[in-house]
Amino acid sequence: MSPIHKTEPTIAIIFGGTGDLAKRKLVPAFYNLFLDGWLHEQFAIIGMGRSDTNDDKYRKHFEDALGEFSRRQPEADKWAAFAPSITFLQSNINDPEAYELLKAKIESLEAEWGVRANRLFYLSVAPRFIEPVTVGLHKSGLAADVERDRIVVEKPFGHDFKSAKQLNCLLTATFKESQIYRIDHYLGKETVQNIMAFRFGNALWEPLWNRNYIDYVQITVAEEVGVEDRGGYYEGSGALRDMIQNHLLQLLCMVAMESPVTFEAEEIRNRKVDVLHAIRRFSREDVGKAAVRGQYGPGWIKGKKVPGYKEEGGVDQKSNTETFAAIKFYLDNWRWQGVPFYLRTGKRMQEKGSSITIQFRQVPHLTFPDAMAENMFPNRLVINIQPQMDIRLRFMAKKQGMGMRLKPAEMVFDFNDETTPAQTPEAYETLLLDAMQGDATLFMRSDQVEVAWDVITPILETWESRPSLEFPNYAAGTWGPENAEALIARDGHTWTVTLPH
Ligand SMILES: NC(=O)C1=CN([C@@H]2O[C@H](COP(=O)(O)OP(=O)(O)OC[C@H]3O[C@@H](n4cnc5c(N)ncnc54)[C@H](OP(=O)(O)O)[C@@H]3O)[C@@H](O)[C@H]2O)C=CC1
Ligand SMILES: O=C1O[C@H](COP(=O)(O)O)[C@@H](O)[C@H](O)[C@H]1O
Repeated sequence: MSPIHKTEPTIAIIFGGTGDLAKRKLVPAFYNLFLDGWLHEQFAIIGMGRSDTNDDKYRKHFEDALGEFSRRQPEADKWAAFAPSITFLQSNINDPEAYELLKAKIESLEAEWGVRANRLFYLSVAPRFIEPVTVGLHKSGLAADVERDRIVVEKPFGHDFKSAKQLNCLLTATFKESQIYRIDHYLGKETVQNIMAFRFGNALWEPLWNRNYIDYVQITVAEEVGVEDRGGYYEGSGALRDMIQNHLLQLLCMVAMESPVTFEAEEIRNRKVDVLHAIRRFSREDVGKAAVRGQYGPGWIKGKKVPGYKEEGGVDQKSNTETFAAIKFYLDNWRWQGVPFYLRTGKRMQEKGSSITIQFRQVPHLTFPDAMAENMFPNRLVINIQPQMDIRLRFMAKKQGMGMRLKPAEMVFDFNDETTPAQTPEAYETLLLDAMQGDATLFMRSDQVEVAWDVITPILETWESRPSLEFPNYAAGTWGPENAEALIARDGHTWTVTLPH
């Protein structure tokens, strides 16, 4: 990872520029990068789509969206300075002429600037459009400069191992791997990047960070929201594909990876792919024992009645799609042999909260038997990713007063002590800046994506071949199906719930 600096002259082309992601994440991210002074004076966004709009209406669409989705509101003078960089090109991705029009527009901007700009092609479109865009860019020669031209590919990256491999073949036949930025927005979150700082910037943890001291690891990504208006997409996906294959396995890699020698993209990605290779593959029998799925029924969240998954728009009444998954993984390597990694994610859970719990082993000898009986495993590190953004280390301390009595205590590092949420860059800001600067450290390499698919394939296949007869099996507003409690309770543990402070 190179030191961050202001970007070079750049043209960002957003295929799907009229879509939800452009409005909610991409343009707000560019705007905040502009406010923070990261963008070169020669910067432009070209939004693409079939919609009937013009530059003025298109800019207004984003000005309104910023009010709702940006961490900072559009101030009149700042917006007036930024808005002219945005233009719209009405076009159909499947039409070869679109790429000629785009070429003319890009070259005219570059002629005006007097430079060959860096070109960032952002594929914010459904996966079926990756092929026509790739062909269009190839034939028009628009992304031919391997040093300056980059392609950002949104998730989902494939539907399974085979389709991910085909997608990689398609992309790498036209672009160099170094030009391809496969996004996993969890890697851009401040608290996720901090895991590497915490682990590899301190000498303190390394001696403890292994099977000798760690009893188990838990990773939870709980969402309060349901599938919202994405039922059509989610029906073909489910929690395993939507969250475990990418975000949760990436978090697992951050916790379990070996120390990188340098902070270079290839080095970090090599260490992470080592972890994915080490994950023990499931047999069909293992799936029944170590993986639990769920689907939410109607329920209550924070005093509000919410519908069940089958009542959501675009969802099949007989849907077998899981909205919750909990899985126990083992890693077969020296560091982690025998340490379970419990992963769970679900929609319509009781609270929104993503966290990683590192549970340390019990003390080897009970010097204070009374205190220990209540707190058998007191040493625990909780890394809260969102909405809480902190790290909490739990340990035993003396209860004040006479006698030698113990109580659990906590040391806390809270991101929000230093910055407010409005000052914290959003994941998409970090990732867009990195992509513009040619830094792929926080993006997925082709082999990473494929191995991650390989890890979940036996679970996917088993679940698809055996429709669940129990769905829905958890009420919205709970922590998921009872079987998920049993999965971890069988090992004598419980899921950690960290409620917002
Ligand atoms: N929205 C989100 O929060 C997230 C989205 N993603 C991924 O990002 C991608 C985009 O998602 P999202 O923005 O939600 O999707 P939307 O459905 O909101 O937008 C789709 C975009 O594709 C464009 N489009 C569709 N067909 C054509 C065509 N033939 N020619 C040109 N443009 C076309 C549409 O433009 P028009 O109608 O004007 O032609 C529109 O801009 C998807 O891969 C999604 O999985 C990933 C994570 C989160
Ligand atoms: O990629 C996805 O992530 C979101 C959750 O992201 P977060 O940053 O809000 O935690 C999830 O809702 C969505 O289904 C999935 O596609």
